[in-house]
Amino acid sequence: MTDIPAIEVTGLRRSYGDQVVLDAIDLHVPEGSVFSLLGPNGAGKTTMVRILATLIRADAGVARICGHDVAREPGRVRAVIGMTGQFSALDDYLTGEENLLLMAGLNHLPRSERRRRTEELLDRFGLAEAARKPAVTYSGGMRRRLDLAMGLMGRPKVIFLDEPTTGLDPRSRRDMWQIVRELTGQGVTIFLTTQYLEEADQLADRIALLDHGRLVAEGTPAELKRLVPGGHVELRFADHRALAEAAAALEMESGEELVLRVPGGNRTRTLRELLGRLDAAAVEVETLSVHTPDLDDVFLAVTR
Ligand SMILES: Nc1ncnc2c1ncn2[C@@H]1O[C@H](COP(=O)(O)OP(=O)(O)OP(=O)(O)O)[C@@H](O)[C@H]1O
Repeated sequence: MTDIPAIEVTGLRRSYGDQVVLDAIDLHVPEGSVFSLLGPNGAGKTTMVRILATLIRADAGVARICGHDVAREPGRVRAVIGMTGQFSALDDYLTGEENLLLMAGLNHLPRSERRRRTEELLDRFGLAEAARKPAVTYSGGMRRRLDLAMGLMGRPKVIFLDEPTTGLDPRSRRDMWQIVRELTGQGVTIFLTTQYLEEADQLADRIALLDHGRLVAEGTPAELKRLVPGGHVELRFADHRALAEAAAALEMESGEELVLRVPGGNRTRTLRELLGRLDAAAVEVETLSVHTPDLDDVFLAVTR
């Protein structure tokens, strides 16, 4: 362990044309931790990873990976990072083993070590049996595991896990989470982008919420949940007329869904007051459910 942070970002900005995609981002990720960047589609997560991985440049600001400046020392940065997800190098028509051997070559591993390391990774990721089958025949979970194994070939210090469990069944998702936990146990730093709040909650030491290119909240999962002490009440309506009336009575904006999520409300007093306002406006609510706070609530509270 060193005192140098795995990832250090200050005042990072990036625009595409007139559109500001990342705006004055500061991040600090200690070595050996899991940091999750969470945000809806289009929030800027991929752009952030691209900059950190030296694939594109920022317009302003500084980003360092293990002390190396991504703009000035891209080669050194690439030597300490591993990429997965949409940045994956996985080739569908090669077998799992061939994909790993290719990666070993790209990472300039000595010839004698390539096969040994490939076998070690196949074993560790439960892919030994399928090693000689083309990746195109793999299940979603197996592909993600192969992808991650490839990302680890060069023994990176920092690995970018880009939406690692999107589309996986619950079992494969849990397997992936277990692998991530094992990696951090070995001192690898993980930068995880996800749209799943539960995933960030399960894995991350710290979470940053990105919305429209700005960090709207940052902290441990527990700290973030403390931002919304009351959870939320979910109200479901039979039709858009009832939804509109309720939204007016509660001074909220309604969307396409026949649902309103009202922050707070797991105390009887606020719940009574909420129902009182709906009653006074003679609005019919179809169903009502009370939710204890989770990261969804944080999102609701900070992205409105
Ligand atoms: N090459 C590009 N040219 C123009 N605009 C771009 C480009 N890449 C991204 N954008 C825009 O930047 C914004 C942020 O995109 P980005 O892909 O970083 O978001 P994201 O949070 O990763 O979303 P997703 O979860 O959908 O991948 C979007 O509005 C997108 O349209």
